[in-house]
Amino acid sequence: MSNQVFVFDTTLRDGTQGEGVSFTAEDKIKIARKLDELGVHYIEGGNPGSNKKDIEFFERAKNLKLRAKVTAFGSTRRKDTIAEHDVNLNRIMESEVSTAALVGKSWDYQVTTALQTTLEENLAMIYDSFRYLKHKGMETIYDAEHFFDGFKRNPEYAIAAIRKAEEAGADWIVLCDTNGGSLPGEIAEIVAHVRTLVHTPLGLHPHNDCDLAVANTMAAVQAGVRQVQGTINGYGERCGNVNLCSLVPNLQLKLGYECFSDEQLALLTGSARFVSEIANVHMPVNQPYVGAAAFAHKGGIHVSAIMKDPKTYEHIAPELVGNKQRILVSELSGQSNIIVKAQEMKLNINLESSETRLIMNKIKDLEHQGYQFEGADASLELLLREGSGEIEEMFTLESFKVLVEKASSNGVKSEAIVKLKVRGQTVYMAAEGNGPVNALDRALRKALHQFYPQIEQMHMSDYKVRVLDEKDATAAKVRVLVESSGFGSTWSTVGVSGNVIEASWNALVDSIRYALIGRASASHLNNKLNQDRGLVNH
Ligand SMILES: CC(=O)SCCNC(=O)CCNC(=O)[C@H](O)C(C)(C)COP(=O)(O)OP(=O)(O)OC[C@H]1O[C@@H](n2cnc3c(N)ncnc32)[C@H](O)[C@@H]1OP(=O)(O)O
Ligand SMILES: CC(=O)C(=O)O
Repeated sequence: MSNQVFVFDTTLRDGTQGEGVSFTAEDKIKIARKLDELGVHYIEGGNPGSNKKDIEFFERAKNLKLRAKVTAFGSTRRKDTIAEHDVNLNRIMESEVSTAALVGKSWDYQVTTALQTTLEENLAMIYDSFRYLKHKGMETIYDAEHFFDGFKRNPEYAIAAIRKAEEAGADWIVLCDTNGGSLPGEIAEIVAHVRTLVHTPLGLHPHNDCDLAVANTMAAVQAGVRQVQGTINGYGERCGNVNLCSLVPNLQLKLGYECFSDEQLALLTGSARFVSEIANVHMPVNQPYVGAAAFAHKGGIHVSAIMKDPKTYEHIAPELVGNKQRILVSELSGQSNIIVKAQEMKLNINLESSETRLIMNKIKDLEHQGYQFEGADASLELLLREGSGEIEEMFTLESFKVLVEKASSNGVKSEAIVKLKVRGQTVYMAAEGNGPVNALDRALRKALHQFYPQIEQMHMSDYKVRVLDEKDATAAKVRVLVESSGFGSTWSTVGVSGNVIEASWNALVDSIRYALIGRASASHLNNKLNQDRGLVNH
């Protein structure tokens, strides 16, 4: 039996059945192009019998010239009708795709309960629908809905249903674990049994309700299925479909099956992030293979070992799936984390140097106070540069004052006054803002502008506050994370204090120092780091 496994992507159909996932026709076109580059064999674009958006997608897909087979989804004909008059089947043909995937019932209980028809009529619905589309010259795929549940209750009927599709000429029979409740052992056993009963090539369409969709699909492939139906990032109805971003590397790199070329597999991480951006669904950082933390090392013992050989803590080379190794610096760091980070920043720090230990201890102290440097690369870089003696003071704070006034007839007014020492001069500046932090930010920039006019090229692009010890309510410490943009880059800084204005000030000052000191060399690097973390758009 060949090692080739055909990848059927249903991100644009079953993926959109996931809560919070919706694509415009234009989104679908962009994703289809990306999936085609990635090397999937089938792109199920939607259901032309369902809505106008999907009809538009198939209309536009005619001009895309994709290598992948664009596939339209639908169901077997409605009960007590004839296939030739079935609106949904005719819409599939009008979409002029090469391939149709038709879902049909294979569990007797679903026939009598959901369809409310007889077992014989359902078999006729399957036969008529496939015969009709085959006569029109289409490649056809039978998605045998609820196959495993049906087989467990009434194996004769489940087999009769797939045999009807085979008899009518279906090119693939795809066994569906529609409710996602099956286990790998059952899947393997049932697939092996079905292989002895039908000649048509088999596929699997699993759902992830037991978090077993990847394991189930691997078991099915080992038992002989050669088409896997899944989605990018596992989007899909309820708990989702099988995640192709985990499944394909497992099949290819762990079991030796062929899905994509090596070059295509290296596009996997970029494709997963692209689809997540378009779906506007945050990707978990710990998503296997393609997540930002899939190859991120935090523990000092791990980092020390991977500096000697990455295989000590990486199950594959991240580049195989287009991901990359990252080193995180935190209170769990040893000197190795600092050294690797410093190397990334092209700083001259080495293991023997007392500076390294000083920097490490300072980071541990600050994290103990509530700082967190994983999400604030610019603050971390400033610490390292300071620790290696690279940074000269650009300005110092003498004092700041913030006034917030609420008059009964007006809205809230905020004003900030800062007093700085810059190049030996004392500068006072006041500014208003739509909130106290905004007023402080404006006063600080106005004060610095005459010395550093380039400051006008940057702005605060995001601001987040996290209360660190909720038990203490308004007396708790807060951590402020500021994201700034400018000079073609985006960078993040952190400040901590028992006072939210002071925490914001600390983060703002770091943001400005970072831009003024390091923007030429470091901002580009930081932008890359942030991109890897998915903090900025790709
Ligand atoms: C396992 C899966 O994921 S299957 C795909 C699920 N995806 C979707 O449902 C998304 C797209 N669906 C839709 O846009 C709509 O449901 C449509 C256009 C398909 C149908 O809309 P409506 O005609 O209003 O029917 P409605 O959605 O209320 O009910 C589904 C009908 O399809 C019938 N049906 C369900 N499965 C099948 C099947 N395999 N073959 C034939 N008919 C079926 C049901 O019996 C029901 O018919 P009824 O109205 O006579 O009771
Ligand atoms: C076909 C399909 O989407 C299912 O059975 O889950």
